[in-house]
This record gives sequence, structure tokens and C-alpha cells, in this order.
Amino acid sequence: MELIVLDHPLVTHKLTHLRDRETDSPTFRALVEELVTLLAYEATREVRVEPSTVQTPVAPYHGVQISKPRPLVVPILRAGLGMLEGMTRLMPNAEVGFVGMVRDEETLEPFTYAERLPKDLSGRQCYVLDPMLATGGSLGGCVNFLVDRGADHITCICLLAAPEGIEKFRRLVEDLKVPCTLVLAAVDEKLNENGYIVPGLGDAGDRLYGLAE
Ligand SMILES: O=P(O)(O)OC[C@H]1O[C@H](OP(=O)(O)OP(=O)(O)O)[C@H](O)[C@@H]1O
Ligand SMILES: O=c1cc[nH]c(=O)[nH]1
Ligand SMILES: [Mg+2]
Repeated sequence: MELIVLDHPLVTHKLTHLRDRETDSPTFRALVEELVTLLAYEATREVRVEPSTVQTPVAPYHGVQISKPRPLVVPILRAGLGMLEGMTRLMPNAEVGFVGMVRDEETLEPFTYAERLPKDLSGRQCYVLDPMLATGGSLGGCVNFLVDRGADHITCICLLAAPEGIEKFRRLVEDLKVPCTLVLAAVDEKLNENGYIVPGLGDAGDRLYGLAE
């Protein structure tokens, strides 16, 4: 697994604002979108392209366009939905699939309540979005769904990750033998006894959309 951690003062500046418990939901949503744009720029470095020639007002130009089949973007609901707009703005021709997961707060195991993905993902580049990689259970579960459908190239984009979750996720993708890149804005210190990232930002879904009952 390739691990890319963005080391950029603008990213850290925005993350600092995002982590602040005084930051309200509208500002939090705007910051997530801005951060995704910065992460997506790095995460799409390996996006497959094919030759494309256009006519400028002056001469032909031999450039490229994103290859078919189109890339698939998969936000993990709820919190990953906050990253979707920023990603599709950068790659408007991407297709979007959905996976809905929620962690059991006692066992920390993810429960899948929704899944809407193309049946066959062979030959597709997949981009998974979730702001938080804590124990790694949710991201791992989503990657399993994609590999089951034949995905052969997966890039996961997260804002914050705990070292424990990164290691668990690394072992999973090694077992699955799927080329995978994990792009992060930052690696935090640890998980606390409740499975929350420390210092983290709290519950990303709640901060984006309000408290879940
Ligand atoms: O790495 P893990 O230990 O699996 O934890 C991370 C997951 O927890 C959060 O979702 P949550 O379960 O809170 O659902 P939500 O997005 O609806 O708030 C987060 O968005 C990840 O999906
Ligand atoms: O710190 C954490 C851990 C899991 N999910 C979150 O939203 N935040
Ligand atoms: Mg949540």
C-alpha cells in the first residue's frame, strides 16, 4: 500500500480550523470541501488518461482526457458525503457509488445499511471518500465490497487517521493483494478508549450534519 500524507501549511491551517470545537457546521462543511480539493489533486496523480487531440485557435494540440471506463467515486455515508462535492467538482465525469456504514459504538464494528455500487468494477479506478480512518473497520469493509466486484485499483482519501487504523488497513489490502493508495491530510496520535481519534475532530458526521439519534 502506498501512503501519502500531505505535508502542506495550507492543509494544516485548514485542518486546525476544522478541528476547533468552536467551528460551526456550515464552516466545517466548507473546510471539508476545500481540503478534499487539495487532497484530490494529489490522489488523482495516477488517474488513467488516453490521448485526445483538440484544435486550439492556432493549431492542433495533442493532449489527454480521462480514460473510459470512468473512475468511480464512493463516499462512505454519512460523513464521506461531505467530501463528494469537492471530489466531483475536480473530476466531473466520474461515476458515483454509495456505501452507508455506521460503527457500533460498543463493539466498534461497522454495520452496512446501504450499498449501491456497479456490479462489475473490473478495469475501474475507484476513489473512496471518508474523513475518518479510526480502527479501519469501515474503510476496510468498503474496500472489501469494491474488491468483491473486481476493482483492481483503489485510492482512499481521508482527512485524519490513527496509526492503529492505518496498520490494520495496510494488512487488509496486503491480504486482498489489491493495489491501493491511502491519501491523508494528517496522521494523528492514537485512538482513545472509545475508538475516537486523538486529538482528532470528534464525530465527523455529527459535525457535518448534526447529532445522529
Ligand atoms: O475506522 P472506523 O473505526 O471504522 O471509524 C471510522 C468511521 O466512523 C465514522 O462514521 P460513523 O460510523 O460515525 O457514521 P456517520 O458517518 O454516519 O457518522 C467515519 O466517518 C468512518 O466511517
Ligand atoms: O474520531 C472519530 C472516530 C470515528 N469516527 C469519527 O467520526 N471520529
Ligand atoms: Mg459518525
